[in-house]
Amino acid sequence: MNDILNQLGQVLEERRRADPATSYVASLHQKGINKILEKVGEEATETLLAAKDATNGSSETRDAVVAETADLWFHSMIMLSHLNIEPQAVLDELARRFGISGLDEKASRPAS
Ligand SMILES: N=c1c2ncn([C@@H]3O[C@H](COP(=O)(O)OP(=O)(O)OP(=O)(O)O)[C@@H](O)[C@H]3O)c2ncn1[C@@H]1O[C@H](COP(=O)(O)O)[C@@H](O)[C@H]1O
Repeated sequence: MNDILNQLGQVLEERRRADPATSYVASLHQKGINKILEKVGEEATETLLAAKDATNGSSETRDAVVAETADLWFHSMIMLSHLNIEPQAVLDELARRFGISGLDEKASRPAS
């Protein structure tokens, strides 16, 4: 799984210097952070609406969740790239958390 994310990360870096007329990724960078965040928000909303529909368990609704989640991950990666954050940093953070129960982590936080 990391392979395709890393390969896509490399393509996204190359596309930052591409012609916005021929590259969707370059066109988003040209439009700026507000447009990129708008796309992330839009794809997040579409993902949750697809997931809500998928509770009937049909293959069509499952496919829609997969497609919308791919859109969300893709646009989140453009957001990271725009902010000069490598996708590997997110993978490293997930690796750091691996095996640590969310309930244990929450219980270990200082009282606020
Ligand atoms: N994975 C993707 C990918 N997923 C989705 N999209 C595009 O994301 C766009 C936005 O999706 P939407 O469904 O929201 O489309 P829309 O409603 O028309 O979008 P807006 O007009 O609202 O911006 C569409 O044009 C999709 O084709 C992608 N475009 C590119 N990639 C990857 O990025 C690489 C570089 O792409 P370019 O920069 O275009 O060369 C490609 O080779 C692919 O590997």
